[in-house]
Amino acid sequence: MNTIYALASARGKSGVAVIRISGPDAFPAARSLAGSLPEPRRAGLRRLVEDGDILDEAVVLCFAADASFTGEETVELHVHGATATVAAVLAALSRLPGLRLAEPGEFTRRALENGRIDLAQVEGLSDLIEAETEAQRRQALRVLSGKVGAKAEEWRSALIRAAALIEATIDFADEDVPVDVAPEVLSLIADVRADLTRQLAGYGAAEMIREGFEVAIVGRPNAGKSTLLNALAGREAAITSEHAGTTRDVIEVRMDLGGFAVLLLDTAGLRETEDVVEGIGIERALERAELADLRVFLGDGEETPLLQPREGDIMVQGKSDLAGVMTGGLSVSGKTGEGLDALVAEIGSRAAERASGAGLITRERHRAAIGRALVALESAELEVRNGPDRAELASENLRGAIRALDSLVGRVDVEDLLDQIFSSFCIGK
Ligand SMILES: Nc1nc2c(ncn2[C@@H]2O[C@H](COP(=O)(O)OP(=O)(O)OP(=O)(O)O)[C@@H](O)[C@H]2O)c(=O)[nH]1
Ligand SMILES: [K+]
Ligand SMILES: [Mg+2]
Repeated sequence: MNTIYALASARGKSGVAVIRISGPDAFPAARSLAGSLPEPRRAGLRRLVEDGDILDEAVVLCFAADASFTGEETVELHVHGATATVAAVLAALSRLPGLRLAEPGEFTRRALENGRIDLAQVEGLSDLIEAETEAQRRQALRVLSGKVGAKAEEWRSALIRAAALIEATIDFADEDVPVDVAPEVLSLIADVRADLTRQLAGYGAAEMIREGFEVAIVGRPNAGKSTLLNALAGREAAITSEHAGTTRDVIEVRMDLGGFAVLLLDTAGLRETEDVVEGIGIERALERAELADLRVFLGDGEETPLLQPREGDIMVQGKSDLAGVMTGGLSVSGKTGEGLDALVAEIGSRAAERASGAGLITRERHRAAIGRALVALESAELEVRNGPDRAELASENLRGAIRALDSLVGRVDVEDLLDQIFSSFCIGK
């Protein structure tokens, strides 16, 4: 096993940069630069020297194999965050025997292989590193904390008990089985099924937190949609003009609104039109507005044609700075910024409402595994009801469900998944 090293903190200038070394030669390698090593988990100030040449003065931190992230002996060198310092220390490490630069995600991969974390936690960690909003951070932390693994373990032991009960009836098929196991088996399966179904129901919300909440601004031409988008984005993302029918393409702006990742869409003004190009723009607007998680109807005193608001959509009156504009409910002015905070709060609370159902299942991979488990459990239930003759099939289906759930945390069939998951990691993680 090679010893790997990499810059663990972000590239570029910084106050302190952390270089991580992990593997069987981590301690000897660090000792050869630092002279001596502090006790594990104790920070020690050391001069890093290569061939009499001082590289830096660094804080050295060692972790024993049983108490490190990777499950291997690990050393962190906290060096000055100059690009030249980092480059010099990395170069010195590259010249030491048995050491090589880590591949993307390799520290985490070793943590997984050494059983320090499970596959769902790897994904949680990847999401945490990518998290840009408060909701994404919380969700990633929930997954990283190992809750998926704990749940999977719960399901696993219930299904193993069910399978064991059934297998007992197979073993004693020729004898009189003293008790009918079916009621207990069915109740175990029903509980797991209910739990899995609940998790599936929360998938949409969890995915929304991860991928972002799509919000379409819609309304009649010249309602001020593009001006509003620009005001929310804080930049001139869309062209605005007094000419009705300015916006044709759907303009997308990604932003953090109220702690949620939001993809805000500016769309063509809705009206009946003879203009072919404007008509295409309106079709696109309607299509995206239908698919969006939420629509903000920007009003100008008249009803918006061609599109009906759905329950939960936001109705807001525009150009509230103009005299004579009715400002009874929610109203906003993209021009002066009046009412923007209230609108943002409203969008945030709609997003929070939908996010509240989020469960532990955050990825398509999880959804698919739970889907497979549910199908297998349904068949198992059917076979159990069909009587003791079908015990073999019932047991096979139960084992299928267990395998599907095991793949959530990476107990089986993981090799092909690993490369895909780790390819999104950066070096040093
Ligand atoms: N007074 C005032 N004028 C506004 C406001 N918002 C937009 N306008 C003006 O209204 C006109 C239309 O604004 P846009 O933002 O282009 O409107 P739009 O809804 O995107 O229009 P289309 O893309 O053509 O559908 C422009 O002349 C803007 O300056 C506002 O809040 N107050
Ligand atoms: K316009
Ligand atoms: Mg526009």
